[in-house]
Amino acid sequence: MSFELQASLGARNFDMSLSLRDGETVAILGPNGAGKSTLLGVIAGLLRPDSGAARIGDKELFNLDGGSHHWSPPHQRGTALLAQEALLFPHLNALDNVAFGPRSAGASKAAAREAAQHWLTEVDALPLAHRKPAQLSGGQAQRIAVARALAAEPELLLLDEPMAALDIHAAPLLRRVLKRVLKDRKAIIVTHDVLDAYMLAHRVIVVEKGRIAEQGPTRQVLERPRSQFAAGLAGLNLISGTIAKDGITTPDGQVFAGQHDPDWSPLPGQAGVAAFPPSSVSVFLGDVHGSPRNAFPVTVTDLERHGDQIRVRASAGALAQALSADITPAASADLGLVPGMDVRFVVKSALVSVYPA
Ligand SMILES: Nc1ncnc2c1ncn2[C@@H]1O[C@H](COP(=O)(O)OP(=O)(O)OP(=O)(O)O)[C@@H](O)[C@H]1O
Repeated sequence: MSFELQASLGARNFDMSLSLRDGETVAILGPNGAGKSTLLGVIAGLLRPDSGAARIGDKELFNLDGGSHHWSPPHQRGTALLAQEALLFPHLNALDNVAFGPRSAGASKAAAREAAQHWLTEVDALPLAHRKPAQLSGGQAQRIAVARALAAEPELLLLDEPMAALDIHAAPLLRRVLKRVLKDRKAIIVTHDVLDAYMLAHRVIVVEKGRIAEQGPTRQVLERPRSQFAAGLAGLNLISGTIAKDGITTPDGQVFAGQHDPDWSPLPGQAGVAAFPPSSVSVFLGDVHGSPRNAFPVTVTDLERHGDQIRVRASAGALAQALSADITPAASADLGLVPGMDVRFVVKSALVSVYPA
């Protein structure tokens, strides 16, 4: 059964449509305030959109279009929402927390306990069955919360940054558990971490300002980004423009040279992007001699240690965006780089990938 949604919520400038196939996990990525939690809230039934409709297979979650409005309450949607914090019932032990859903759905005490034991085993937490939430670490509590969500047998699992509140040692274990339990399950996971997207999601949806900015198979979005946000996650610089013979033409009319995808026959004038890593950018003072291509003036905004390199961030006024270069500390010192300085960025065209926007 597939999931389909279209919803608008004017007060939050939110308007999105999306669908999930059976067994598909989708990662939602986007900057703060982009609408990621709003999306989950609308699906879970915690937020009522102004208009739209959502269904899982034949089951309508809501339908606010047309004459007769339908609105299912959260507990009748077949969805389960897992938040950043585990939010377990503090007075119940882990087993009873997990058994709560099946019990509320009418299972006998014995059947609910059996289901709870099964799901605790699935999340590697059976030995914790008799602990109260106060006796659990953050990572353990979150695994119990996953078991509790799954014990309700949801058709669609919603995860709102489940790893965000965990320390770096607990996150890998929960990620492994999620990889196992999300297999063949419909799930939407909101995350800030590309590792979650790579490990858990078939598809990535990038949201910005309440809208879908780009979407596609995880590797495609993260290795061939089309939005500034996805490019930032991928650690790439991105320049938008229209396709030219040997690269793209930027909005200010400059030709930016790069390598076209060999399996792509672009139409002249088609929208395209040029992506290149900070390591392909050199920094010069004054005019650049030799090949004038891919050299443009920028103003340094920020210098930051990045591994054994210095990441030079700069704003390219003509391109109206931020770009980064990675250079050695010695080169940075020789150039005397400081924020506010006007320099030139020169990009090796052999390391620039050009593809459709
Ligand atoms: N309780 C609220 N009342 C009114 N507006 C809200 C409320 N919560 C969020 N918003 C607004 O709705 C928009 C979307 O916010 P949302 O929390 O969905 O973003 P997000 O992508 O989940 O952000 P984050 O990554 O910071 O959690 C933002 O403009 C935000 O200011």
